Amino acid sequence: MSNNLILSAKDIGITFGGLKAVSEFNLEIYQNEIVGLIGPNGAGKTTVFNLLTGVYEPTEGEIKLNGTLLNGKKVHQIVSMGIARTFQNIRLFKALTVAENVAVAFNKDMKTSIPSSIFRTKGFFKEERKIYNKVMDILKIFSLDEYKDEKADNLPYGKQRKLEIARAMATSPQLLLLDEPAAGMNDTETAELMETIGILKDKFKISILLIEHDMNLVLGICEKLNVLDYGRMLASGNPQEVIKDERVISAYLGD
Ligand SMILES: Nc1ncnc2c1ncn2[C@@H]1O[C@H](COP(=O)(O)OP(=O)(O)OP(=O)(O)O)[C@@H](O)[C@H]1O
Repeated sequence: MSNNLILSAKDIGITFGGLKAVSEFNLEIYQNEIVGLIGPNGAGKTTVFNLLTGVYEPTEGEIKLNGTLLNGKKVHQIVSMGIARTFQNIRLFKALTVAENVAVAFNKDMKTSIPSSIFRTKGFFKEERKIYNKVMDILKIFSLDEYKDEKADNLPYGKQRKLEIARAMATSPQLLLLDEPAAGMNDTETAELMETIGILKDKFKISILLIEHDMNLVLGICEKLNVLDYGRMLASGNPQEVIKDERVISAYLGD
């Protein structure tokens, strides 16, 4: 594992109308590591993702990506700087095809403002052909290439989740945030997802922070585990040790 520090969050916090949703939260993520973020419902996990991606600006503390301060940056700026995410609820463009959903992420590189048009015309321009090839390369990694012309909405649930990750990867992130990627998946889909996450780590050397309730997945792929409770970090470190921590056990039992 490399020792490159990618992300650091130092004593960050945010208050919503008197409620401290996250406070004194610290996190360091190094290159090419998979880190888990768990905690009871309402602990503040999604709020942490929203803080890291610029949806919310922290009221306290500092977030840095490769040493550059993220506080106050807009969501799209943070995406360009190298953080991509998926959401708890699937947010695909349901009426667009699988290929078009990934092409949207390349929008900034395209001369045409309507990405969907490029896959419906016979004559590709050079630029569009380049993007088409990039889209297909990503779809192949996720074994979604054979579904390229399917409407996203027609894909089985597990493949829709995979497509969301593929779309996030199209922005070439250094850090990928996955919000409950295995939610609603059956065992086969979860096993496939674990394999996909392993491929992302090995092939792209990116770092991944994931929120997940499926402990088999968490313990199967995470090298470090952080536990949030009432917006505060309750425990962090080696996953096997963290889940035996008395405070972690009682936080879950008390849920
Ligand atoms: N925009 C907001 N305005 C007000 N309160 C909010 C807002 N976003 C989150 N909260 C509150 O902050 C707390 C943390 O919520 P959050 O969604 O981050 O928890 P979570 O750990 O992701 O929960 P879950 O596992 O249920 O998704 C909750 O009490 C929630 O109601």
